[in-house]
Amino acid sequence: MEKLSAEAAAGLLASLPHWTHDAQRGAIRRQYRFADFAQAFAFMTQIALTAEKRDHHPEWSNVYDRVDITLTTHDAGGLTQLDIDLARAADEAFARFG
Ligand SMILES: C[C@H](O)[C@H](O)[C@H]1CNC2=NC(N)=NC(=O)C2=N1
Repeated sequence: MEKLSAEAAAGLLASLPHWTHDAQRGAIRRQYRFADFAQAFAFMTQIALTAEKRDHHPEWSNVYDRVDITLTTHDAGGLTQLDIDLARAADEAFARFG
């Protein structure tokens, strides 16, 4: 998978307003907050399954009701469409937690 150009990344990230772009590293980040640990961990379980299916995995951490996710494509050394697609899937999963 090809690294996204700076222009392509900026265009795609406009549709992911909650994500911040670390252009230096070629990564995007978002923090999600949940009602409690059970909800946060349920979300992580869903993302883990979709990540495994896609063979594209997040860098992430969890503290109680928070989940911090960084997405980058290690094989490409930067941001690719795989990261954008996983970010979108994570946002859609999060929306279902209300
Ligand atoms: C061999 C395997 O397909 C690769 O190592 C996959 C696994 N998951 C991955 N996840 C991420 N985020 N970046 C990768 O480059 C990557 N590569």
